[in-house]
Amino acid sequence: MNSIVVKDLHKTYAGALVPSLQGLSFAFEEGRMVGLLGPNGAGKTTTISILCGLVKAGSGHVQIFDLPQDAAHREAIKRAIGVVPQQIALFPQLTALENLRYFGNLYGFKGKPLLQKIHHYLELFGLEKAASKEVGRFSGGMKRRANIIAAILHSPRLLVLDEPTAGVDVQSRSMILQFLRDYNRQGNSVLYTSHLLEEAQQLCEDVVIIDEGKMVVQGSPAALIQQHPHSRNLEDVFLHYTGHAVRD
Ligand SMILES: Nc1ncnc2c1ncn2[C@@H]1O[C@H](COP(=O)(O)OP(=O)(O)OP(=O)(O)O)[C@@H](O)[C@H]1O
Repeated sequence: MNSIVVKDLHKTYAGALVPSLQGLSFAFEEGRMVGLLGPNGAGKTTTISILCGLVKAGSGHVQIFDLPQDAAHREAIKRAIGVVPQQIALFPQLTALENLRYFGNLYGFKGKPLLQKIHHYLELFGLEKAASKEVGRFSGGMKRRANIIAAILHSPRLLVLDEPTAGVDVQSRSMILQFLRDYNRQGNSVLYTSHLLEEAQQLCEDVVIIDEGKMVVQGSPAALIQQHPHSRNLEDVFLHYTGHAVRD
């Protein structure tokens, strides 16, 4: 079975006094919908960035499906992953269509097939009418939805999203979650971070809770709740493992 593996990752950013990751390990099988959860500063974004090749680990390794981590497979790994960063990664002065054409071109798609794909997703995400509008004039929810389209035009087998539903309106959130469910049902793997534990409990087959750069616990929300008789939900489980102290 193909897996996504994060093994003994260590990372200390240049100039930082404390490590961001301290031997973080977890793994999940292809086709799973997984939530990467943790308090502020736990290392979620750092982990995702290393997994996607955007940040270099100090030590440890990641494995994406059966693809060897070498220069010969760099392109294949890049094509296997779609990344939706926390910050909107679109050009505000370009229209949605221009932005998406640009991102499609980066993956070698062009012409009519690319346009068809873009229009399919614009419609799916309720953005068809805004195709010719500058992204800088989009609402927050519209930007989030367009940001996701930019990451899926090349049909990645693994979709990684950093807080895709943070601060979005209810309708956008519902649309994004429905898309993630459908994309996962098509056999794709989804790894997403969130601070919204109720959402993660409903969406994810598996959650990985990390804290201070280490894995704390992994399992299905239902199993984790059952293991802790005093926990009514995933939030209780989360607080059990990460404590009640506020993180800044
Ligand atoms: N570029 C950087 N340079 C120095 N330190 C960094 C950098 N990026 C992150 N850190 C530090 O690494 C630790 C982990 O940060 P990271 O963003 O990975 O956590 P997170 O779990 O995603 O947090 P949040 O939930 O707040 O987004 C934090 O202490 C953060 O301050």
